[in-house]
Amino acid sequence: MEIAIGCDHAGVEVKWEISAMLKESGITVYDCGTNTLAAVDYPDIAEQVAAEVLSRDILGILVCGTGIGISIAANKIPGIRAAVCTDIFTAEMCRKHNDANIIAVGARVSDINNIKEIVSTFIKTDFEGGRHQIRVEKIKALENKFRKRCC
Ligand SMILES: O=C[C@H](O)[C@H](O)[C@H](O)COP(=O)(O)O
Repeated sequence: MEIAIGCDHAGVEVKWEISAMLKESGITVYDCGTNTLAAVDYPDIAEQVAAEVLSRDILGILVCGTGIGISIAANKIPGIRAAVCTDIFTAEMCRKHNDANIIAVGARVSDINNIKEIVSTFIKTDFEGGRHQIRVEKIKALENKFRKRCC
């Protein structure tokens, strides 16, 4: 399995912990930064992780203070379905029902053990398809509809 991961300065220590957990499980991790505590702008990191997710057709993990800004930025990119998760149930459902390809977590919201469980649930859960596929196709149709309108 391969995973792309990235964070802003608020999420860097949490990202290191997640990365270590993934690597211990034998997962290949593409680290899109940041790797210092110096302030960076989360849209720049969201773009890099989204590019890896789309080009490699893999899942991604984003960490910022709340998970909110970085997920908003990622969701501007066609093909990305980023879900902010603060609990295990939503981490499971965003894969099963929404085919989310990025999970965003908040380093200033959840403790590290909770975040590890949330991320583990996300990466081990598959999309169910069926009636949910129809809805995901409608999300993709919205992307296409508004892309044409604004460009
Ligand atoms: O949604 C945004 C994220 O939580 C950022 O990590 C946060 O806004 C960064 O804040 P600051 O620049 O005060 O560390």
